[in-house]
Amino acid sequence: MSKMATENLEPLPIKRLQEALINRIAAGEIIHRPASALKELIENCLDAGSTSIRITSKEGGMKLLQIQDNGCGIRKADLPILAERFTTSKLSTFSDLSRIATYGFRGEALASISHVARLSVITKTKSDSCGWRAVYADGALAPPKPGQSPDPKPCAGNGGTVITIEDLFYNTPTRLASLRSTAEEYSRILDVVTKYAIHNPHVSFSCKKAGSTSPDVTTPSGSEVKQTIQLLYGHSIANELMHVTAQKSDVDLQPWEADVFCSNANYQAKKTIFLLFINHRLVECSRMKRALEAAYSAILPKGTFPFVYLSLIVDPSSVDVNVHPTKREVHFLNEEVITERVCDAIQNELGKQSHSRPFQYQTLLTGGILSKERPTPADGAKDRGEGPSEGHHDAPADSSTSKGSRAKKSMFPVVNQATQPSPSSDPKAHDSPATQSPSPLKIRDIKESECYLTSVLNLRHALIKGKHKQLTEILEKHTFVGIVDLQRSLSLIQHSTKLYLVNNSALSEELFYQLGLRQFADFSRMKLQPPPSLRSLLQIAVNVEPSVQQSKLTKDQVVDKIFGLLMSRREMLAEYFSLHISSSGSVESLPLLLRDYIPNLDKLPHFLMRLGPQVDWTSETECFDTFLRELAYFYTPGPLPLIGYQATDVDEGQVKAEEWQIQHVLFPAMRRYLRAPQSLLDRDVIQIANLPDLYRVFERC
Ligand SMILES: Nc1ncnc2c1ncn2[C@@H]1O[C@H](COP(=O)(O)OP(=O)(O)OP(=O)(O)O)[C@@H](O)[C@H]1O
Repeated sequence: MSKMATENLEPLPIKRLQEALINRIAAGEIIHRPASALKELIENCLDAGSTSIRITSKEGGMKLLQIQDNGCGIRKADLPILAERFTTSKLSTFSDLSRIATYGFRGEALASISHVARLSVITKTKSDSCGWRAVYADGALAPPKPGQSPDPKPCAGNGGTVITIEDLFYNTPTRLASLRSTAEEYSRILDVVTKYAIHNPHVSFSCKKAGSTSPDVTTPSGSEVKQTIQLLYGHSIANELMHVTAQKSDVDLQPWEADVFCSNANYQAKKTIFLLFINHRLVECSRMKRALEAAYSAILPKGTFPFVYLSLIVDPSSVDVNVHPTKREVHFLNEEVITERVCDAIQNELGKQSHSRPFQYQTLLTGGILSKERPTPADGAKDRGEGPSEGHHDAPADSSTSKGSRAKKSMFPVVNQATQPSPSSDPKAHDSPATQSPSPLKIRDIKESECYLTSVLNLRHALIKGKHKQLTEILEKHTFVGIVDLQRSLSLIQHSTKLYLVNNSALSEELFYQLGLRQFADFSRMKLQPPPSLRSLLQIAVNVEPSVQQSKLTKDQVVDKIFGLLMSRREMLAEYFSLHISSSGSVESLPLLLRDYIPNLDKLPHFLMRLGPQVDWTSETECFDTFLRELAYFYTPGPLPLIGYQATDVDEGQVKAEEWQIQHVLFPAMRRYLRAPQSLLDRDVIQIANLPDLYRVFERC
């Protein structure tokens, strides 16, 4: 209760508000700012069948906003009532509301504008021999100046309509004061134009500042959605666009269909760009936006967002367009179901398109490991793991290149899952040392996560302290010469005039460990679809693990023990490592260490099994350190299976895929992210030649 009211208990008289004031208040409900006036005007142009819409603005649209179209024009006879409230050519009965197909329907927009700005119209229909001009004030034709005839007056005019709004909110100073800078208002104007241009690619749009010769937005007529997105949002989005459609299924009662252009996993924006049109009306729907963001959260790094343009057509009778004066918010029947279906369709397409996610697990769980029909790099992840398997379970991988004390025998033949497709479908194209640099694949920035746990800070500090300066520089500035021996994991690199023989596995393992530490508690996730059962994976690994036979426990007891241990640490694993295990024991996602690299998922059971005995769960620092070491080991490209196979058994495409990713993904990532520790020297990086010495040898010959 206000002070005045408590002191003076006498009720104040109720007065009728002046009509002009009522109209201004009502107008303010519809016209918030120049951009909202423009939205109404663009919709009118589109309703009039225009194929060209030109917008001019001065001072962010506050001084002047002019919109010219080439539509059907307005009949001269209608001009006197054009700016009256509730005059429209689009709606005549209440039932029309339920099948409204045009943008406008209340006949309120022009009326509102005329109450808060100076409004003038020039229009010419096809049958008019000249144009007609009319000026409006407060919902009616402006009174003629003394000695002049009333509007409309004949004038020159092209076919179509020019609407001019000047001095917006000149008579409502508080509204005027609430507007932002002219620059911001203009950017809102551009935003509205951009969105309508994308939704109406057949219409040519242009928007410029008054006095400027070059428009800030311009699109041709007769274009297509994708081209328009490219034109207005740039190549970075257009190159990563997917086209997705979804429609009514048998169980839905009402018909609906969605047409979506949305970004794939390679595109990451700082905030979501969401263009939503429902029945061609630009609207906002925060529930839908949140659902889409959630659909993408599984594949985009934290803090990055997608681009989504969604055009939804629903039965007009199921939309309530009249819930909000600006018509920005619409409610429609079955909103949740439709949202879910659209999100599913997008996720499906992301799964198909993404080189990395989601994974199909059939092969793993049915025990098939090595398939001759394994995809080549160019096939991408589409067919990953789904080919007929030959199941050589009993062949352990060669461990001759293993490093450290860990038993590095994989119980599964290690076959690289096809990973990043090469720009050419023929990986040979990149084999020659002549093509080795620069790498065709751009390694993305991987930011160090913000983490204040002392344990993690200590581990990070240890990396910096243990860095061998010279070796790190060699790797940072190396030129990749070639793979010497894939089975033994050996490659040749050059730095300055020296040649080095390096152990791919050892370097990769260190790289992955460091990438793990770098992204601690902020990993992107690899979603597993369908999520495999943790227990089944452990069973697969334990069944073939020789050391289990020597243990006093039965295989089932070992599985139970590791299963219990991991389940009891579920929350920690999810929070710090993005290793999500559901309460029912399904492995839903794994941490993604390097976006363009997919670990060999045949090694997943082994990785999970090792987490039991190999991770030190008792102390925080040790736990994180050993977990990250195991994760790195899982990620390290393993040697191809030799024992039990003839060389001809090895899938050639697979070999090429592995070679390709070593050269084009792992070594470039080492250049950027590896702080080489002293321990790699001598054993894993060996200088084999100094070119000047070689030249001297040749000179002597
Ligand atoms: N650019 C245009 N070309 C042709 N006719 C137009 C144009 N702009 C407005 N009109 C005519 O003026 C009428 C009134 O327009 P107004 O914007 O006030 O209301 P509306 O579009 O019918 O409904 P709403 O208030 O919901 O937008 C329209 O119904 C249309 O017949």
